[in-house]
Amino acid sequence: PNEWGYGANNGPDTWHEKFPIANGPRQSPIDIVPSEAQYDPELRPLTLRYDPSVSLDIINNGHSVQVTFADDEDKSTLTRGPVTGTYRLKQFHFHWGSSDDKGSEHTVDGKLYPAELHLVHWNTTYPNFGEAASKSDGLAVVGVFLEIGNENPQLQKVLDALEAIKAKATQTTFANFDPTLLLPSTLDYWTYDGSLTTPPLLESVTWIVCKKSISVSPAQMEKFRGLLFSTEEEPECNMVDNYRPPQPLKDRKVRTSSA
Ligand SMILES: COc1ccc2c(ccc[n+]2C(=O)c2ccc(S(N)(=O)=O)cc2)c1
Ligand SMILES: [Zn+2]
Repeated sequence: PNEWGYGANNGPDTWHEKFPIANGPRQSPIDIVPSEAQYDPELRPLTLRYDPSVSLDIINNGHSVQVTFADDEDKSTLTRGPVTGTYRLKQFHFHWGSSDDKGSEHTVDGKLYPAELHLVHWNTTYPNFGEAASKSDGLAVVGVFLEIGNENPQLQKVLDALEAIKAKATQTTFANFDPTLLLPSTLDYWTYDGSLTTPPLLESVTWIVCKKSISVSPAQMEKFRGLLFSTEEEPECNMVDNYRPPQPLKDRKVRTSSA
């Protein structure tokens, strides 16, 4: 069937056909305009506590490269920040471009970054991820921009695993990985109510986009681009430009944690 993707015939402009929420009131990503973000003194510091012992495996799911975590205990959590309660880390993944001038989903004053990291958490008020994904306060995703600079040694651990998962629907074990080391030095953030940026585009995400970026070298960007959208049986199709462009802000405000 016509599985969604990022190509000319199945890309973001076609998603509304099967997922009409694509034109909904709180879609993601958005263009963040820092001068219009409202400082909210009630926003608390973002508290991310990750335990490397719950990292499980790394997967090429045909849309991105994803590292999944065991989420049956409160071992890797997001608390405070704009959320109430405890959210558990389920997975992280990336979006990137075919060249260094594009690739991020969120933009800042229209600026695109070469890649964007998403750390996906679900609200433990609900029994599991799938249930939480359909609730307005069910998910919290931390977005981190990658900017061209020095080689990033923690990121290199992820990139070294990519040779084993070049094709869609391949995976390999990925133990003892600490995503804390992928985070920027300070966790000042913008936050707004949004959605998943891929189908099913559910409007259940509290977005927390870090103001500071992390570095990635040009050679490291090339490693992401060596992945394939295609399975081992199909003609090779490089996994690049797997990002949705910014969506209308509509009736939303972006708040900031720091003045
Ligand atoms: C309830 O059915 C679902 C729910 C979620 C699904 C999904 C299929 C793909 C990705 N997801 C995701 O979990 C997902 C999709 C997008 C993102 S994103 N890019 O961080 O907004 C995070 C997570 C199906
Ligand atoms: Zn994402």
